Amino acid sequence: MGLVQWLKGQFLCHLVICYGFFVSGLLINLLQICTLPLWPINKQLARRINCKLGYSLTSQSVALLEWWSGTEITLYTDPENYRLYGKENAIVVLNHNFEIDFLCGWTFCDRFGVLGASKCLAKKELSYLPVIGWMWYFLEMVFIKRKWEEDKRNFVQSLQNLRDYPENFWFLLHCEGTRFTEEKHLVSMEVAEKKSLPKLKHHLLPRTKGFWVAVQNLRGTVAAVYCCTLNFRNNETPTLLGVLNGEKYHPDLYVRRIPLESIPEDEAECSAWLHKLYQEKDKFQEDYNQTGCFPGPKVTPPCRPWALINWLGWTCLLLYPLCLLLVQLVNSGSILSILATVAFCAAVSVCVRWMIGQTEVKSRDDLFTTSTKCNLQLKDFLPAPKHHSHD
Ligand SMILES: CC/C=C\C/C=C\C/C=C\C/C=C\C/C=C\C/C=C\CCC(=O)SCCNC(=O)CCNC(=O)[C@H](O)C(C)(C)COP(=O)(O)OP(=O)(O)OC[C@H]1O[C@@H](n2cnc3c(N)ncnc32)[C@H](O)[C@@H]1OP(=O)(O)O
Ligand SMILES: CCCCCCCCCCCCCCCC(=O)OC[C@@H](O)COP(=O)(O)O
Repeated sequence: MGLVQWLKGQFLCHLVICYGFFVSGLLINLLQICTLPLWPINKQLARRINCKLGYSLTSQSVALLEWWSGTEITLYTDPENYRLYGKENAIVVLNHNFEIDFLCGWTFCDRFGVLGASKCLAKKELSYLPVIGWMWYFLEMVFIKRKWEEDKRNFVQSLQNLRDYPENFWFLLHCEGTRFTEEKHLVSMEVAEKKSLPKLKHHLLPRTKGFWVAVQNLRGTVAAVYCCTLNFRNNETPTLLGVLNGEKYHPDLYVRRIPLESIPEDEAECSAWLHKLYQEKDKFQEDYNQTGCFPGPKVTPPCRPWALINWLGWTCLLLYPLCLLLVQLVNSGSILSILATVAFCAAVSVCVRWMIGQTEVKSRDDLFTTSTKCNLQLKDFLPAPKHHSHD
């Protein structure tokens, strides 16, 4: 292992990265709050400023993937469509199997200049994440509780708000609604059987309501659906902690552009259309597993320097006062101040570690507390873990 690779694995480096991300994030949140008085006066300007601020935070994680871990992304797509990416609004439909799928998504967004304005349909819990979740409020991210009756009003309103968004955006939708695990797959295929739908091997059965509502409400605003299938070479199982440790991954993304006009308006037809799309996606995953590549020509969209420049800028800006403080602390010899600084660093580290934990695939145990609308109980299939034995 080289010296640089060794350094990337060191806790001190992680602490510096986490400190930079967290403190710059809080400052960015503060600046976002300062834009509040601008919203009623000039909403479009407020939105544009928030896109830039959002970019300044989100791109730090992109820089981490591209420059720190050295991960190389590859795109498989039709060259005719390639030139449209980043120049139009799109709904992105992506499989949800990997802990860093969102990070790869952001990296593609950055390559096509839509990172600041990128949006997604996210579970409500993510809005409480410090820094990132708070930033998303100002970026008009759409949050849902995953209970349709409670969600529908806010969901439709949030989508309608995007109709006059001043920047090109990609709206990410994980139609599977949760990350793929073997256990969830089992439950999901039981639902497929009940609905007489073909079984999927690599995906959960898509939830169709959110997709239909998004398509209907964004007609005239969004030009196309990008059907995206992500996989990693050599059966890599990437994690955010791996990225932080400087591990290099090889994501491959297959993108098909589907004009929005070609998607049925009727809910039942649209549902059937989405199920068919997932059957096709499943076939692409299967072929990828056999051949190691997706169909079509491949291209590496050029890497832009802004994420790195922004990251280095924040790091220098925030490391300078930190170093000054440390020197003053050591000189002062005050045990209390030294302990307070150590406690602050530990708190930052724990907080970011907790945030990283939110990206991790749920363990088998957690599933026992996840409600599904399926009559089938996972407990019926698997021996219950010991601490659930009273259930
Ligand atoms: C060129 C490069 C291009 C692209 C680059 C790629 C990407 C970049 C793009 C953007 C990046 C931007 C940001 C990313 C950053 C971070 C965020 C990342 C991730 C967030 C992840 C999440 O939070 S995912 C969770 C939230 N999302 C969803 O849940 C969406 C899917 N769900 C739905 O759409 C649902 O329909 C709903 C939530 C809207 C409503 O759900 P509800 O359950 O209330 O109602 P439904 O009608 O859907 O459900 C009832 C029907 O479901 C059937 N059922 C029951 N059990 C199951 C089961 N286990 N599986 C499937 N179906 C089931 C049930 O039978 C009912 O069926 P009926 O037929 O009777 O209606
Ligand atoms: C430069 C330092 C970088 C440090 C980075 C910290 C980044 C934290 C980013 C948090 C982004 C969160 C996106 C997580 C996606 C996610 O959480 O998906 C899970 C859901 O689908 C399914 O949830 P569930 O059904 O409840 O299991």
